[in-house]
Amino acid sequence: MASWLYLVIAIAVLAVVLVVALLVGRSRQAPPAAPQAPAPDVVVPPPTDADVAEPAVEVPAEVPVDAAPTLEKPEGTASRLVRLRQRLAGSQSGLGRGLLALLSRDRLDEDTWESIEDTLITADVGVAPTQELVEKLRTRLRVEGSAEDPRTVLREELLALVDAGMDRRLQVSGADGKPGVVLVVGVNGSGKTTTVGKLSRILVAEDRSVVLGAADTFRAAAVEQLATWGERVGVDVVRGPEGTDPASVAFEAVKEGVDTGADTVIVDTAGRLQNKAGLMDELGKVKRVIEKQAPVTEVLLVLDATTGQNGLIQARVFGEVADVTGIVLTKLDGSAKGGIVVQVQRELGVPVKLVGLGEGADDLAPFEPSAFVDALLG
Ligand SMILES: Nc1nc2c(ncn2[C@@H]2O[C@H](COP(=O)(O)OP(=O)(O)OP(=O)(O)O)[C@@H](O)[C@H]2O)c(=O)[nH]1
Repeated sequence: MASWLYLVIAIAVLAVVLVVALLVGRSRQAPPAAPQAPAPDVVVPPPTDADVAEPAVEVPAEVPVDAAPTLEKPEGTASRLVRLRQRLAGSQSGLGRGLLALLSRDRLDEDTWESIEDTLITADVGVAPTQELVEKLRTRLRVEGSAEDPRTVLREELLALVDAGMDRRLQVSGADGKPGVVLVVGVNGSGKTTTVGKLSRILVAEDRSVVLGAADTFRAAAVEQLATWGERVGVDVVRGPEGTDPASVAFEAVKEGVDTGADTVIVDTAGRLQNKAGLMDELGKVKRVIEKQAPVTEVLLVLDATTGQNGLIQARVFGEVADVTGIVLTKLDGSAKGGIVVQVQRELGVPVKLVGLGEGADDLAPFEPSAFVDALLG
């Protein structure tokens, strides 16, 4: 009897275990799978009716036909000259007025002549040119009650000092169907890149086609700066990655100028004045490489007029390593020391061809000796 009882209990336990096991197994199974779409290649929500009517990726209803940026129109030469002559007079007239006040004294004694010398030297005219000028003024105005008008005499002598006879035309045209090539050199910070940009605007205003070469590859910002100048007036800027060999950028720029039949290629260079030999190597290489494509027609040295004697030392070094054919004096608006024009021309034996008179895009003007002297005299 007991054994029957044990058997019945055992069967009952087994049945309970089986039922429990069945229930647990079911609950562990995944819930019934929802019908799945095949995995999409790109994760985008499946289209709905609304999506069909209005696409998920927004497409502009109308693509503008002319998406090109609006180009600036650089200021023409005539209005630029009028505006900048006034600015020159504003910054430089102190020198002439000071000299005229001294020369108009009743008696031109030694003290007065000394003051005249001091005034000229303070304005960076340089010692030798100052002595020459004073000598000439003394001769012409020595006679008491001289019939000559001090203003007329001073104007003539200043004009002679600035050397009105020098050829100041920019050589921006090439020969045999090739572009003119302008190489722009000078120490960093002198206003080189700005001058390249401003010069391109002068040429664009004269309807010339221009290519710029951003060969100042040591300073990424200089390349960017030039690219912006180019974009503003629709001028192509040839550039390479930071640290590229400047000569290769210069080569490519001139090549593009030749291939596209441009009128002028302007090449910005790096102005590292680490030592004379290094600079000579760098600029020499740039020039040699360019001349495989087309001759360099102009080498412009950019000098900051506010740097005085320091600027002159730089000018001397660049004059020795590059065949400078013209000088650009920048920042004349920020200096009353316009006499530097005289000194730097003497130092290098080449004319000042352009002057920078402000930070505005069109604040660069051809240097005109008579306008300059008139500005000095106020
Ligand atoms: N007031 C005034 N500022 C100028 C003139 N020319 C250039 N500058 C300013 O001088 C600063 C230096 O000019 P950059 O053109 O960058 O000088 P840079 O020689 O190319 O120097 P890197 O690009 O470092 O080689 C800028 O702030 C210019 O706006 C000028 O004629 N007058």
